[in-house]
Amino acid sequence: MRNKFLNTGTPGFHPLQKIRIIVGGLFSAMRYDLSVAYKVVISAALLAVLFFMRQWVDFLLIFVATSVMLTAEIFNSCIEAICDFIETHEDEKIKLIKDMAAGGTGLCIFTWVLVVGYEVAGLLF
Ligand SMILES: Nc1ncnc2c1ncn2[C@@H]1O[C@H](COP(=O)(O)OP(=O)(O)OP(=O)(O)O)[C@@H](O)[C@H]1O
Repeated sequence: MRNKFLNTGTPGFHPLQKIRIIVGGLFSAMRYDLSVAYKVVISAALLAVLFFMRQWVDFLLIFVATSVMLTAEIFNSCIEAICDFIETHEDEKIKLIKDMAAGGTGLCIFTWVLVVGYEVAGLLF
């Protein structure tokens, strides 16, 4: 596949290859970070229950909250990996970058916890 920034690889439109890369990236993120994997498992179980109960708005709410949380977790892991690749020693700028990325991710996780908590409480009580 073509890398437009490095101007390497073979040009052309490869949708199946893109999908394979996306799915592979999602699985890598779950393998790399177990805290991502268990959140995905909780969301998947909740999505299955809501799907069978035909609770479409709640289903979409969980889907959106999980997508946002997962995206933030993946970008956070990517930022951490790039930082560790660039600088292996202690560095104030790396600390600031990683802390900001963690702050954004924390906000998304907090939102996911709120939404999941609300939905689980709604199912139980
Ligand atoms: N090279 C560095 N220089 C200075 N501080 C760093 C450096 N690497 C990490 N830190 C500090 O340690 C914290 C944790 O960074 P680390 O990369 O270990 O993430 P982590 O704890 O593994 O996060 P996660 O659980 O999301 O994977 C950062 O938020 C930052 O404050």
